[in-house]
Amino acid sequence: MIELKNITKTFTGKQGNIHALKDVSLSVDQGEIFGVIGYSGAGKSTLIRCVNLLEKPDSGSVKVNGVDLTTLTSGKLREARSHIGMIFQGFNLLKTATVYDNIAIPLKLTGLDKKEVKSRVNKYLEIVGLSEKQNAYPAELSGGQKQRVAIARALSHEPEVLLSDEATSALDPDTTEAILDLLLKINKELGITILLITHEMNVIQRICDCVAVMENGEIIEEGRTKDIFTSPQHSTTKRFVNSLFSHDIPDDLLEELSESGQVATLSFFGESSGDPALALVTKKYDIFPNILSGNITRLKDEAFGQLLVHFKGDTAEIHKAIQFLQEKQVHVEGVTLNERHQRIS
Ligand SMILES: Nc1ncnc2c1ncn2[C@@H]1O[C@H](COP(=O)(O)OP(=O)(O)OP(=O)(O)O)[C@@H](O)[C@H]1O
Repeated sequence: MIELKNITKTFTGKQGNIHALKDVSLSVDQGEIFGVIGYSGAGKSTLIRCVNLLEKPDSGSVKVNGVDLTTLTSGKLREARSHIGMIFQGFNLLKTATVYDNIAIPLKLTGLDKKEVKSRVNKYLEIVGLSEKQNAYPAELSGGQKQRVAIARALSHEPEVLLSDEATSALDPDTTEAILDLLLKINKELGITILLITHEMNVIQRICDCVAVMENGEIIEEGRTKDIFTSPQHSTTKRFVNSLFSHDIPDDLLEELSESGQVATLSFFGESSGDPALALVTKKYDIFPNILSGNITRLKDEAFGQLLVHFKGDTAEIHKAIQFLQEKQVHVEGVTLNERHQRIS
């Protein structure tokens, strides 16, 4: 649905050239929610703004639904953009217009008749749960309500793609949850493909099917969210994952436990796959697993659990037990002093 190929973008400032995007390629399938995460200055905003050509890349192609936007005349580009909605951290509402008019005015500008405008405003205000606020002004709304208006405005153009530029970054945690639920509903019920940028890993965890991690204008890692969470490779990706699930164990304790066995992080999906596998291990092998810490959460709509376990026993037995767990679809990462998250294979 969205295909960026070899995108580069350089800004020239007082300090010299800033290479905001260096040969970035990205592919988002129809119906997916795809998240791009990175720290400040990584190039996320520049990237998402390239998708609807708010920012024109220096080179590379930007295909949305098979059409390369970089080759279009301004008239055709305007038409193509109408299929791409966008929401922003700062909502971008007209302060002097009511909620109704914030949605209606851009619709009227596209040439829709009054009746159709009214029907769309009502439809999308209902979808975002804000019908009763249609006569309010933005100043009378909470941040979450303002973002709902912005979402209704974007949806009213009936786009195939919704771009979200840090849409929840200015919101408190509860409001963030509610807006993320709304994005999930829009994706599921209206079939809209969503590309979002964020610096918050919980946004990726809650709603994204796929994730790309950006640093210094490049994508340093990407994949299915569950694979990135279970086996992050790059140190920056590990920092993002650890910002949600940290099983920190002091170095001296890790050293002490490593003398009598192996410390490992076990990751598993599904409500109960981890526990029975671990129970079976104690029956089958001559080892003693001791759970040091654990948590369970959801990755989108799937349960995701992690346990930090000390396997006490003979090295060969531990190795066999770990192989057994891996056969049971439990992902195992060894935790050692040298490389605290080295994969055991
Ligand atoms: N219009 C511009 N002129 C000059 N430099 C720019 C411009 N826009 C972005 N940059 C620079 O490009 C780099 C990437 O910026 P970008 O805003 O894309 O990053 P980001 O990951 O979205 O960061 P943040 O989360 O802080 O918004 C930064 O070094 C930024 O200063």
